[in-house]
Amino acid sequence: MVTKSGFGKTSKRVPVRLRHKIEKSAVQKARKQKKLAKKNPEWRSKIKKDPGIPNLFPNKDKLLHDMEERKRMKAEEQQRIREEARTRKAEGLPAKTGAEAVDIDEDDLLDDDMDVEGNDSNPMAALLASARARAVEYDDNQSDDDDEMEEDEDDDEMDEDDEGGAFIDESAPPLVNSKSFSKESSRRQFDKVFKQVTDNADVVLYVLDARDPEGTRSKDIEREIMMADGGNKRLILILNKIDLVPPPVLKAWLLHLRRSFPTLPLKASSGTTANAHSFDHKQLTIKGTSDTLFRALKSYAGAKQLKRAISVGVIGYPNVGKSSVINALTARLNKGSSNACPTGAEAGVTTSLRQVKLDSRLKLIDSPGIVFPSSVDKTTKKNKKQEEQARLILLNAVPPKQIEDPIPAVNLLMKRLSQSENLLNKMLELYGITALFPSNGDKTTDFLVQVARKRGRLGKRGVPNIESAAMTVINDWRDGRIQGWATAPVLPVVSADAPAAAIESGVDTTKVVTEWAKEFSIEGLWGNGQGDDEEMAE
Ligand SMILES: Nc1nc2c(ncn2[C@@H]2O[C@H](COP(=O)(O)OP(=O)(O)OP(=O)(O)O)[C@@H](O)[C@H]2O)c(=O)[nH]1
Repeated sequence: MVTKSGFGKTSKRVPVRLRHKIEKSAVQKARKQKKLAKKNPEWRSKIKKDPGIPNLFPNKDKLLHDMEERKRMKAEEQQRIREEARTRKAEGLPAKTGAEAVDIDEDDLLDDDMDVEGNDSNPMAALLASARARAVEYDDNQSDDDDEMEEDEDDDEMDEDDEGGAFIDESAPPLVNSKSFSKESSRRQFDKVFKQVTDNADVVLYVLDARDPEGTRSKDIEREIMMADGGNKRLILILNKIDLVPPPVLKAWLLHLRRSFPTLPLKASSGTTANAHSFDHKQLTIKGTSDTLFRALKSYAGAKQLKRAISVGVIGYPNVGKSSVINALTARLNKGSSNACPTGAEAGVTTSLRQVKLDSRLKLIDSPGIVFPSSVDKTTKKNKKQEEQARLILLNAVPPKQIEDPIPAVNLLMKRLSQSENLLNKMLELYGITALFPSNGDKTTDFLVQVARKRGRLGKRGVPNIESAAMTVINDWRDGRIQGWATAPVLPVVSADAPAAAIESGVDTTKVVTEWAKEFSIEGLWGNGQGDDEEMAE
């Protein structure tokens, strides 16, 4: 290319002098802009420094203390999560999934796929939503489900090659499509789930919470199982969460329950909460107790000599540990692999019936927690309903999101713990409360006000939020940080062969005692608990 003047090519080269001049002015401009920016008040306001709480501010100490408390709680929670992960790793278990899944969006929960697969770990928020959406569909599908179950039975013809190693029967369709228990339909849905489990199970494991076995037990249910299928079903009571009660309490409950049905103590899970108090029952470990249960079921399956696998249905209130029972049984076989059933600290994790094949002879059916509806009656008066709700909350059968008023539950807890000065003091100790100063004799309010202050549950202008404090107490109770248990009633033994509790429940346990004992051939299922003595501490 030729330049205008016609001499030579165009060049980007500039004289060095000019280049230096440009560089210098660019530096100067940048410096000037920086200086101006520093002076700009808008820019300064963005990095406002926290002046902290002024010295003359009233309650400064208290506010600082509350902030510290909040920090401490956050650190505790993080520590808890770390410990949980560490224990699970040490035990060779996979990372926990159930408890983490509680905050899924409601929209996600309505996702059809999740229900159809039946392997979600939904929070209870889903229960109401999905109940509403599918109440009608549920009825329609009922008959289909029954057919599917029958087909399933055919598939379960014993396969001799199939030895060892539990697996989830993914191919099996969920036995119920909707698994929710809204208030209106609780009776109907209860009937359906209960019927499906009992219809299909040869043996029913009735899981009870060791902290309140009678509270999680229904004699009507026991009677129905005994009456079903011409009395051919077998019922075993599983006293779970034994690590949350002291050995003497456990022993008394075993003695009491074994008057009616074979009963096994079980520690299905180590519980995952930091600071939860647990009692040492020596050999009654997760492995020890689940081995005993497994042996009992195997003996029964062996004695029956059926051409198909024995079905073992697991029923019980929400959160008593039904899924954990199944996981403890399957963990024996599937070392290190993931849990067969999702579990979680909140009620309502299991939302559909779920089959897990233990081996060629044993098949387990997990079911959603069912609140036996005998006491939930439409005609019940308001305060009775409130009492019932408080009772269910203390049984951990109500998911936190569905708790409308936690204060009556704390009131009931205090009433129960007051029966033992020691337990009440332990609870006060947990919150660093030295004494209660009830005005008008209302201990609960004073307790909650103090908990709110100690745990920083404060509303506007530092007003204690006692609802929030009550939820803290409920969660601590659920997770075993607050100790408490019901004690077994002392019943007179009528005779060794026909114990009193059996007569009261209307079940002929003389037959149960003599015949079933042979089938399950486990000494510890029966008798006066002497077998357990060696295993328990104290
Ligand atoms: N301390 C202790 N906790 C347990 C034991 N068994 C289960 N848990 C805990 O109890 C909680 C509920 O256990 P799940 O197995 O989910 O109970 P579920 O009955 O299947 O609950 P739903 O699905 O709500 O019906 C979980 O946080 C478990 O870790 C036990 O033996 N001891």
